[in-house]
Amino acid sequence: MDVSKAEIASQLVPVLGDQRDSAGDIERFAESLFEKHSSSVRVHWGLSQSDINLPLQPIVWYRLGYQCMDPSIRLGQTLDFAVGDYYLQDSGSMLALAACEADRPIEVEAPRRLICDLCAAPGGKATALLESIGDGFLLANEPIKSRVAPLAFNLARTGSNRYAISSMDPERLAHQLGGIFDLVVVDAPCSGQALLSKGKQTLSSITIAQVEHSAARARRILQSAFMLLRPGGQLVFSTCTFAERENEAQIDWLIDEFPAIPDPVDRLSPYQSAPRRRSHENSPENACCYRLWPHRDRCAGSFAASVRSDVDVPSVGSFRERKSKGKRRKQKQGTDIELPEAVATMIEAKELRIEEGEVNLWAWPADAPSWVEAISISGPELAYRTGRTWKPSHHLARRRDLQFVDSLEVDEADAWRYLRGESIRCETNGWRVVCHRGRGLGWIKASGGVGKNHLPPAARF
Ligand SMILES: C[S@@+](CC[C@H](N)C(=O)[O-])C[C@H]1O[C@@H](n2cnc3c(N)ncnc32)[C@H](O)[C@@H]1O
Repeated sequence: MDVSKAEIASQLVPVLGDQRDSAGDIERFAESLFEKHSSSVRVHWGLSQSDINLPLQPIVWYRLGYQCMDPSIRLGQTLDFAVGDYYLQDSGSMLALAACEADRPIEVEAPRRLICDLCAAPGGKATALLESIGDGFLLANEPIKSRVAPLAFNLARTGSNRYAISSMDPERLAHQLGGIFDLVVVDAPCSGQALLSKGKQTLSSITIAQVEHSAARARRILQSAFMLLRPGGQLVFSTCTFAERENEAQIDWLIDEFPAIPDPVDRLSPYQSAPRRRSHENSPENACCYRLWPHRDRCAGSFAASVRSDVDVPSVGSFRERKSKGKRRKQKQGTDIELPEAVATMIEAKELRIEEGEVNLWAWPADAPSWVEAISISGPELAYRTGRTWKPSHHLARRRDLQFVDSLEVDEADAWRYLRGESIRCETNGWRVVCHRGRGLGWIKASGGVGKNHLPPAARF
């Protein structure tokens, strides 16, 4: 039986709490929850609208975000997308990125930032944070193991190696790495009311029971997130839901229970949430919460907030350099593994920390944090093993900081052939990175004039 707009609206009123008035016409809001919005993209850090061959219109709250004005274009099926020049991302997700200032130019001599994305898969926010990290380092954590592969794939698309991937419960992570991060991002699992428009959520998301359940889980994550911060560090919290209990109320709780200070983001002031009636009379004004509404902002909607840990209070967590138990993997000098010549030459001039897993070889920059090998389950992959042979990793072909030796630059027609998984012509033998407009697409192994396609199935079109 269809639930009427009026019924949904009446269910939404208690869920919205003090945000009810900002929602305006509640029936219009209820209706907009099911409306589709134009697709949006986020361009690779350092590129702009003119670098992308699409009819784009800027998104006001995020410098690298654009809405595509032609709904007939399949945004995930273009060469610009294939080479990694843009990502598909809902413009609502860019509110949290704006709170992190991930679109700001990297300043020369800016302090190196250590960032943790605590709920990272599939990497929409982590990829943006990584592209803007400069000399810093990102830890992308995703506790659900089956979601790590798409996260790793997307992080590789950035072309950077300044990241590690862990898969830990936030509490355990906070016990190991407490008190060290400059920025922790919690894009929490939530009731997901903004996903109704994409058909990825059901009406159970607007029930009080679902909201309470999600809020309790997010509180546990937030507590650990706060422990991960250094004194003065920033915590950005976001959701894709409208329930006040899952949004503004969580921030009030942090401010009341922890040495957390509201950290207003000036550029987001047009999107500020309505002030809440606070339970504690002396509670500081909570002016650090922001919302996008589907019927106002032409996107699915989202919530983001920013707080800082009090610089004068010692951090709640404390970093302990622990000897990891048992399963530490071998650290390599890189010389005792027979790598394909193309890989060995590419990494020759770089100082790397190479580590060998069961069938993978990862290479972190020499200045990566000391704990990286102990806690990560994946990272910038250099090579992988089938039997006794090491093959070059797809991730390596995507790197933007390496010189591809003897790469094969192809035209548009051959780029498409390659992306479909076909062999292409190559006159020189051996492993070669296939490039289009100077961007690495993946590997071929050539012999006798034919380059055999080694593009992983997930990257094929
Ligand atoms: C909203 S999604 C994150 C989306 C991601 N930040 C992005 O921008 O692509 C929430 C993520 O939190 C993960 N998650 C679930 N339970 C968690 C927990 N207890 N602690 C941390 N993350 C959790 C989910 O598996 C999911 O990948």
